[in-house]
Amino acid sequence: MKIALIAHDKKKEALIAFVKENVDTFKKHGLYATGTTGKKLMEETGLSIHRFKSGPLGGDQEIGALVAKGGIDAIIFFRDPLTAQPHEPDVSALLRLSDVYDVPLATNEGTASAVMHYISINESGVGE
Ligand SMILES: O=C(CO)COP(=O)(O)O
Repeated sequence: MKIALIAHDKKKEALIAFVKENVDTFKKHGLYATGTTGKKLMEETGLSIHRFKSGPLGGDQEIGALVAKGGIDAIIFFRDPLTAQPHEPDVSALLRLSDVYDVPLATNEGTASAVMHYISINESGVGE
């Protein structure tokens, strides 16, 4: 499967912890991330991740474009609901496209755990 990983700044540590807990599952799949999230995840977990631009510079839109092309199977997006984001329209657009294309998207850790079950029962290899 192809999985996108995204976290707003105040949620990055939580996403890193979540990915570490599930690293054996994540390493079997193709991973994509917005710029800073991807950089930190690679440093902290050793996983190989295709990085797009940082979110405020268009990274959410790049991932949205991949969703529209059928290139993403699940999204884990640890959003910060308490901080205004300058690129909120881009975030909304990504959520909208995930609904348009019926791509599972978790916006908090509870839902991410449920999506992990979905991902872990899918035995496809890297990038499939
Ligand atoms: O802002 C983001 C998602 O909306 C995340 O971007 P970064 O991973 O570059 O911090």
